Amino acid sequence: MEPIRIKGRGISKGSAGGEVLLSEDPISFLGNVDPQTGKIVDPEHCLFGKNIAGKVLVFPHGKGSTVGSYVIYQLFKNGVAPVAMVNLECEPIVAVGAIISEIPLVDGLESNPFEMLKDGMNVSVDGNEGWLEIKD
Ligand SMILES: C/C(=C\C(=O)O)CCOP(=O)(O)O
Repeated sequence: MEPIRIKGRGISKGSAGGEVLLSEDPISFLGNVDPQTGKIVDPEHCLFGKNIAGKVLVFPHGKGSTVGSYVIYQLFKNGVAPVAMVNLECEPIVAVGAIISEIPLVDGLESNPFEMLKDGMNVSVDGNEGWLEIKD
């Protein structure tokens, strides 16, 4: 299959590829995620028990404490950060976390990623030019 490229807005530079993990729920990195392991630890969250480490994490937007930026950085320092992130609409807490952790992040894709993507799909994210590419 030819890769399908969807344009968006680059928020955090860099490029990376990997398996999609979709979260219909917003993410509060402080409280929802264990910074030591990358596991979602909030039983109320739709990804409870799953691990965001090494995934292309797709979620609507961040929420909660400004400390969330530093939790993203902790994830990065601990080697358990997502390889890339995609938001419907990014907000400053996740943007800062992604930028200081050098995690590529795009938002505002021309097609709704929740309609196009499924868990486990292989995609690439480019935060320099602002796009997501579906490989299969
Ligand atoms: C910097 C803060 C707490 C700390 O040092 O642990 C305050 C964070 O305030 P939020 O209203 O949660 O953003």
